[in-house]
Amino acid sequence: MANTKNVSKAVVNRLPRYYRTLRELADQGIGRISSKELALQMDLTASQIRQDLSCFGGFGQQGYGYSVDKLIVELERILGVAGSQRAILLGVGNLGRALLRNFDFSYCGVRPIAAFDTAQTVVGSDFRGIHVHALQELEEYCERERPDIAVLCVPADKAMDMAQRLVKNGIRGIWNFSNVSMKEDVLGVPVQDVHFSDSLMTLCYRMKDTDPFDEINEIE
Ligand SMILES: NC(=O)c1ccc[n+]([C@@H]2O[C@H](COP(=O)([O-])OP(=O)(O)OC[C@H]3O[C@@H](n4cnc5c(N)ncnc54)[C@H](O)[C@@H]3O)[C@@H](O)[C@H]2O)c1
Repeated sequence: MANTKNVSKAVVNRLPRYYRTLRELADQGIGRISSKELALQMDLTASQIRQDLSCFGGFGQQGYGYSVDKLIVELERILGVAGSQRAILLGVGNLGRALLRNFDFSYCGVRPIAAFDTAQTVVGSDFRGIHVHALQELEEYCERERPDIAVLCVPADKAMDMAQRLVKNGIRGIWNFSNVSMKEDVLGVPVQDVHFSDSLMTLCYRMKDTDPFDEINEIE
C-alpha cells in the first residue's frame, strides 16, 4: 500500500467529496466511471483525480476507468469510516438535539451510543434511541463502553475543559461544534472544528461580485 503520511491536506479534504459523489453514482446504478467523467461530476480535472488517487495507490485501470463500488470500499478504508466508530454527544441543547434527531451518522460509519448533559430537564430523555445521561456518569460510562469520538455541542466557555476531560477518558477524536478553536497539539487527539458560519461566509464572498441587477441591465 502507498505511504499516505505525506498526503497533502488539500487531497485529504477532497476525499469526502469523492466518497459522496461515488455513493451518488452507485445509487444511480453506475458501476464504472472514467476519470474524465468523474472530473466532470466533481468540477475537477481528470489529471487532478488521477493524481489525488495515486497518493493511495491508484485504483483505476488504463482505458477501463474506476469500478465505483471498489473505489467506495477503498475510500471507506482510507477515510477510516469502514468500521463502526462509536460516538457520544455532549450538550443536548438546540444543536445537539438537531444532530441526534436528524444527522445520519451511519453515512460516515459512526454510531452514536449515548449523550450527556448537565440540565435535569434533558437528562433521562431519549432522542432516536440515544439516552441522555447526567454528566457525572461520563467517567464510568467511558470506562465501560470505550467510545471513540465525542461530538461537542456544549457552550463555548465549557468546551475546552470538556475536551480535556474527554481525552482523559479515552476519547480519540473530537467533532467540535462549540465555536471554540481547539489546538490538537494541546489535546493530543485529532479535532475537527465545525463552523457553519465559515461555509456561509464563503458563499457570501463568492456572491460578492455577482450583482444580479448588473446582468439584467446588460440584457435591457
Ligand atoms: N459550529 C457551529 O456552526 C455552531 C452553530 C450553532 C451553535 N454552535 C455552538 O454550539 C454550542 C451549543 O449551541 P446550542 O444552541 O445547542 O446551545 P444550548 O444552550 O441550546 O445547548 C447547550 C447544552 O449544553 C448543556 N451543557 C452545558 N454545560 C455542559 C457540560 N459541561 N457538559 C454537557 N452538557 C453541557 C446545556 O445544559 C445545554 O443543554 C454553543 O457553543 C454554540 O455556540 C455552533
